[in-house]
Amino acid sequence: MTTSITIRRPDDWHLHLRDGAMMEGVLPYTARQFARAIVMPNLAPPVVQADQAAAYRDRIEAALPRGVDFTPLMTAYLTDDTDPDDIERGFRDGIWVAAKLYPAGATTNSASGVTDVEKIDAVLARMEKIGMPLLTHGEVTSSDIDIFDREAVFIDRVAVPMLKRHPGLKFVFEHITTKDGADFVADGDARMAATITPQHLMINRNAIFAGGINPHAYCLPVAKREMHRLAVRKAATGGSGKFFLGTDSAPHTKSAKESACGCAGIFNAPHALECYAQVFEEENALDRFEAFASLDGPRFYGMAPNEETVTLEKVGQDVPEEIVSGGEVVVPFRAGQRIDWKLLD
Ligand SMILES: NC(=O)N[C@@H](CC(=O)O)C(=O)O
Ligand SMILES: [Zn+2]
Ligand SMILES: [Zn+2]
Repeated sequence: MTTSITIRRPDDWHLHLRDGAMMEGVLPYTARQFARAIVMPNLAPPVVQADQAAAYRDRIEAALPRGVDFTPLMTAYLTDDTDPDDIERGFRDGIWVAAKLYPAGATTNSASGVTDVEKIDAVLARMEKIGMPLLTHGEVTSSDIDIFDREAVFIDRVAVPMLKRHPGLKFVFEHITTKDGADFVADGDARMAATITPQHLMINRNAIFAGGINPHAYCLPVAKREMHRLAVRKAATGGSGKFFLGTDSAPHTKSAKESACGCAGIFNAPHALECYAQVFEEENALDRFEAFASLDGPRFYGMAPNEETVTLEKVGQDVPEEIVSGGEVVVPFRAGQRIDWKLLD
């Protein structure tokens, strides 16, 4: 039995750090595990200009605990009015590494997102030309489409035609939750990849309703049926190289979650790497853990993997019921439950 595993230090390719006191509170959890993270731009107001992204990056760097080595990788929030020249300039200046497509209304702080991808065709053409990846929240939003089908319908209605129009566009299908998403990326060409969260590997949609309504199991895309969870686990642990770690850690205060209209988002940062390790062990795939966590993401983004290493030991630990973060109470993923692995300091 494996009791300890050492891998190159991982990166988180999909993360919400928020801003202000919340950011200062949650950042140390990520920075202790990951060397780099793709920081999502869905602040209120969103990060649409390069100077906003640079200022946000500076606030993150200023909030880092002393001596912690962590690099935030910034992203641009696309809107119907995004100017291709602004996107290219921010990319060439090294301020942002990718741009994020939120279909308008699809998720938290997506109200200024894109209403129709054809409206950003010129931006996508430019990104294709300069080799800048498009990161996508892949769900349609129309009210006649069942919430559990929104990812699958996005593939047919949006992703397929868009990728046909832009055959060289690097594309990350963020936080996939379905067999449809996994198959689409696995069967696609090499410019396609996907991130996978701990929660979509560990819970199915029953978790949202187990014994009552569980707001802390609610995120978007919403967890799906068991057969989808199993397909996503296969994708993550199968060694294809196209699926890599992206936690989608998305903190909301306990009161914003436990409300008549609770926010979407799961705060998994405190034990993300340990949760992934548990899944890989359960799938007898610990030999592929390092590729998923530390190698395949950098390769897709054209970056070198990290040189340092981290070690996890198989000693159980209990996840706290809540975490006080920047003066706010936040409930972590797996709160009150036991997890199998522990990341050593
Ligand atoms: N995943 C979520 O449920 N929420 C994210 C947004 C997102 O990634 O869609 C958030 O910012 O809260
Ligand atoms: Zn999303
Ligand atoms: Zn997200």
